[in-house]
Amino acid sequence: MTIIDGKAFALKLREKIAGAVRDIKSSCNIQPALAVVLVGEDPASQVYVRNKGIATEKAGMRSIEHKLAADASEDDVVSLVKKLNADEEVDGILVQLPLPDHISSERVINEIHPDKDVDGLTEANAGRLILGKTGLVPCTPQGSVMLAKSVRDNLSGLNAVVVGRSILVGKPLAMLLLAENCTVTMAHSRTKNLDEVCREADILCAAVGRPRMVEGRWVKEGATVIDVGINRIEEDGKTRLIGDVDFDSAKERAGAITPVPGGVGPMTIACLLRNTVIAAARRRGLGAVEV
Ligand SMILES: NC(=O)C1=CN([C@@H]2O[C@H](COP(=O)(O)OP(=O)(O)OC[C@H]3O[C@@H](n4cnc5c(N)ncnc54)[C@H](OP(=O)(O)O)[C@@H]3O)[C@@H](O)[C@H]2O)C=CC1
Ligand SMILES: Nc1nc(=O)c2c([nH]1)NC[C@@H]1CN(c3ccc(C(=O)N[C@@H](CCC(=O)O)C(=O)O)cc3)C=[N+]21
Repeated sequence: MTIIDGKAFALKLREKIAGAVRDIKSSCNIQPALAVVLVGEDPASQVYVRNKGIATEKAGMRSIEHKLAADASEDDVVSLVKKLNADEEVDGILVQLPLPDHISSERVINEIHPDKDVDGLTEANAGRLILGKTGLVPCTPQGSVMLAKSVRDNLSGLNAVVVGRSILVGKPLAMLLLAENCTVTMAHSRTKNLDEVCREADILCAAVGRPRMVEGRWVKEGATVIDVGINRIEEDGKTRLIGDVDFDSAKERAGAITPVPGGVGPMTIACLLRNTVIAAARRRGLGAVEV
């Protein structure tokens, strides 16, 4: 049984990205820039945004943070996005989710120029993903597939089950696995006999938001388990971060499994940096970057 080291994989990817950034700087004198927009003071979001900023700078890119008050209006956020769209220096725009309830995240996200949409969440990029056209691919699904491929050199013909069908994770992940020629099943809250469905999976992905929901007996012997869930729980008087998979029982049957923390999470940030360099190179006409 292999515990997939997402943290180590992400660090290697970040080194490659830093190399691509150095190449762009030395050949074109351009420093790719990522703008992150945070609305309100949600403590978890603040930590994520700070970590993204640090990772961006470590990769040699410029990090631009825009913090708006929790009572900022939808129009305030939209005008900021429009300003960032028009700013020649900005290559990537990320609006941290969730937004406060009075703001429509759908409207705000769709104001982002698709060529700067490093989260891959605009209608344009979602459409390109489905059509198999070049676009920007959502980070968490991209990182999940990279980790699955790190332990199985060919996903072709394998049964993949994705539990969860959100726009951010489940749906794009299913599309990426389909593009790898997996036979994909999308499961969700109305799926009947979820345990039986999961037991058919060679690649089992959980993106639900329910701590330890996927039990060991749901896992096919030898399966690759990708746990996307990030759940903060109180246990034994401590705050812990755990996944959607019951790691201890699942690892007894899995062939390979991602831990939480240290699995998919670090890959999300690495893929965000990857999308930023790719967006910079495309938008500025620098040719393809290999990362
Ligand atoms: N590692 C990372 O970088 C990231 C991790 N996450 C984590 O991934 C998890 C999922 O996030 P996200 O996709 O945004 O969550 P959402 O809440 O948007 O979606 C959850 C999905 O799970 C399904 N679901 C809920 N309950 C059940 C159930 N009992 N049985 C089967 N399916 C169920 C829902 O089904 P239905 O559609 O029918 O309601 C829905 O499709 C969370 O833990 C989140 O924190 C998220 C983003 C990045
Ligand atoms: N527009 C937008 N895009 C996102 O991609 C996005 C978002 N909004 N809102 C919130 C979710 C969540 N998310 C995570 C990123 C990194 C870790 C991560 O690095 N996790 C570490 C642990 C970090 C810790 O200790 O808290 C790990 O799993 O090892 C987790 C979760 C991105 N999201």
